[in-house]
Amino acid sequence: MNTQAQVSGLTRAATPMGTTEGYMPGFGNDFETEALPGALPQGMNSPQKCNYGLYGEQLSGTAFTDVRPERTWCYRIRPSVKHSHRYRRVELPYFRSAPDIHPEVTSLGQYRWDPVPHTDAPLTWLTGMRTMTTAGDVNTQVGMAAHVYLVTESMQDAYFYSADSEMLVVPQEGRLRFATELGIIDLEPKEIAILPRGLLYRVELLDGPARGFVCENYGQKFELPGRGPIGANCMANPRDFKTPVAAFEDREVPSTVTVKWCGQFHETQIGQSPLDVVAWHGNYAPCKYDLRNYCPVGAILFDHPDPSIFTVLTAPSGQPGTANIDFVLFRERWMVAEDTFRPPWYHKNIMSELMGNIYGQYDAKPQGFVPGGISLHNMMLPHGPDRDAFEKASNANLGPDKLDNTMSFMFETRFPQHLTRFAGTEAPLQDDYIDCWKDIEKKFDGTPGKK
Ligand SMILES: O=C(O)Cc1cc(O)ccc1O
Ligand SMILES: [Fe+2]
Repeated sequence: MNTQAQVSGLTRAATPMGTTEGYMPGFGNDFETEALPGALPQGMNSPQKCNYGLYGEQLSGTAFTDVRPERTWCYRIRPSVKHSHRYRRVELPYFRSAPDIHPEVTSLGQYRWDPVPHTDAPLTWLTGMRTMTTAGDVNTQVGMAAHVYLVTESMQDAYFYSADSEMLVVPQEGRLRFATELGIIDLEPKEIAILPRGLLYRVELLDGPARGFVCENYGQKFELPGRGPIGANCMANPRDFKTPVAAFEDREVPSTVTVKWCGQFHETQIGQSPLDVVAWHGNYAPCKYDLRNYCPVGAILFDHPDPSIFTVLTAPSGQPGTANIDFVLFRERWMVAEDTFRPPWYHKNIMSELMGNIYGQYDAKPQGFVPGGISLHNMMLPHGPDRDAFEKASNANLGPDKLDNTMSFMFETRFPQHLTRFAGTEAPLQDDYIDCWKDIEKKFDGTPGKK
């Protein structure tokens, strides 16, 4: 039997038998967890008095009237409304929200960046957030932002939550700990985390410097995609998502809470750690997922399917079949299709595709799209394999071939993505990116036959 443990100063609940230490399996399950025995009321949510003198507090992630409500009941040492200062506006100039459109920056184009470099500057999760693109409008809760984070130090007695968004975190380098109100998530490359809107946390650096990508989802939450004809198995399986068990600390120290709200940042002071939720139950909670568990399904005879077969998570928009965001994973897999041009085809897409490389080489761009790097192929702008990838793939002797040591992803949104000023003028933009297509040859000479 796993027992209660101390992690980063927090007392963590014992983990249910047979599950990964510190986490409970399942996607969107109704979980219950307590770090002290009997802290969770049974059979009701609001007893006249809670055990241990805890306060009950509900965190609602959906409207009260939603047909499938997502909410969590927290039993905490103090209600989170207790704070001693009015909210005060603070500036985080690199952490942007949509709409963020600048006349001196042109978003129309095919773009690629080298990894945003680490510097000597001490950076936390908040000060190290570098927004690359924004789409939609944070005020109407549609669209998204894509960020790169650079973290060199832990948040000290400092906490954050985003009222604007759910955050999908995709590490590329280093290890982070998200000490959240609902428990602790440790995260490293090849894993992702989902931090729901309104959930408060501090981010600690476990192994640094850390760099990664964030998709900030202003809209409806990420869910597992409808599987259609693929059926019940493969892709991302619900049991592989891990939600932390309850963990709390009872620490009375002056602390800062920063809130992202309608694209603005506001701070308030409190006299204690807000990570004081001793027990909770509900279906609105953070989770993590190991991308190595993603089971890709693909072409097993001929042709190249749409990349939607690699969807890990999808955040719906109001229009069925058209996502606010799809999170798509291009990982190790066998390529077996016969008489087929196997890499992505040349194409234009109504959706806007921001890609990041976690490690290895991406088949359509063996050079130039490096780990930590980003590319953007915006709404209806043509793109596809570079010249060398085309030549190689169209002349290869085809047999079963393993695409090994490769992991890239795509944040794909129905909205155009606008470059921030940072992305357009400060980040390491590759000015010569479009040259990767310039030597594509004309092969047509009017005579039939494969060329
Ligand atoms: O552009 C890209 O590299 C992403 C992508 C991959 C693929 O296999 C099919 C379509 C697509 O947009
Ligand atoms: Fe594409």
